[in-house]
Amino acid sequence: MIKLNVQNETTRLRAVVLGTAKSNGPIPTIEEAYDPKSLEHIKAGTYPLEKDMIAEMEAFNKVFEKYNVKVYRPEVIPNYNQIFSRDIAFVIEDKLFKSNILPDREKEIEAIQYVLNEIDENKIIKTTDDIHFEGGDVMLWNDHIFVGTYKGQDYEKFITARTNMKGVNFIKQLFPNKIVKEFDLVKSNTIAKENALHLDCCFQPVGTNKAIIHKEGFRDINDYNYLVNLFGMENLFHITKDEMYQMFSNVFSISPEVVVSERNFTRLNNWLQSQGFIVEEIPYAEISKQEGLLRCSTMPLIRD
Ligand SMILES: NC(=O)NCCC[C@H](N)C(=O)O
Repeated sequence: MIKLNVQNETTRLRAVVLGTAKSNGPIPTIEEAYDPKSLEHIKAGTYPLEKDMIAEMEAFNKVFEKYNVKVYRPEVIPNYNQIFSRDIAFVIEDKLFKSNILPDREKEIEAIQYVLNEIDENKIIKTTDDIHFEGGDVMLWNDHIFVGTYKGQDYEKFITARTNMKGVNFIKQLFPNKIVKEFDLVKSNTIAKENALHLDCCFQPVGTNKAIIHKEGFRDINDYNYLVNLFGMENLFHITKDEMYQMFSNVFSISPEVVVSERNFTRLNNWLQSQGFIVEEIPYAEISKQEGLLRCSTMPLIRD
């Protein structure tokens, strides 16, 4: 049996699901795209090749091997995108939540059924279809649960809005002892630099008291100010629109000291090193063309 335990974003990782790029399927059509960055690359003829993405995920897997992390991979569903395991389910404390994900992605969960079979079924939470959430929007931070959402009346128009207020409230009522803080994020179906697809696309804590943040990713300045007050301005690494687009906030922590990052994120990697972090640099630029990066590709099951 797998004894789930996740309390925050950075405690030493012991077990994780890492997505797969195998049998990713043909290049999607413009109509099939469900994020603006993939759309841009489909139109430009620069959509990433499966072989390059497999190599990038293998480099990520190697880092997990180096740190003795137990890695589960999804079974391969032929011609189906299974890279971003983060969104299909997520663990809060000792419970695994099955996401009510975008319908285009709903088969992905079937491929980790063999992992779910190893978990006490009383610890697996499902809910009704009107309650939306994806793991990229959910972050644990000690006494807090941060949840990305979109509060606009036009929620239904955005294929990029994946977590609704019903989703936030569902989590809230299950964790009365936590501070569940929602963040209203900017959304665009067509312009990737104007789209914070999930909370982890514009914000993420690292270490024990620091975080990476894109101020303009928040629709409400009060939400941004909440994080400034919580972390302290001196502990925040601010990223530009272009850096958000490159997915600088979507690095991944193996421990409070070790961060896996993209090898071209020079400004971020230098800052992390200057703050005392060990930075494991890997290539991940091809996968980033699908508007997801390292955190998006993982679903932690156990952190110490
Ligand atoms: N947590 C994340 O931000 N996941 C990235 C998902 C990217 C994928 N192209 C999607 O639109 O669902």
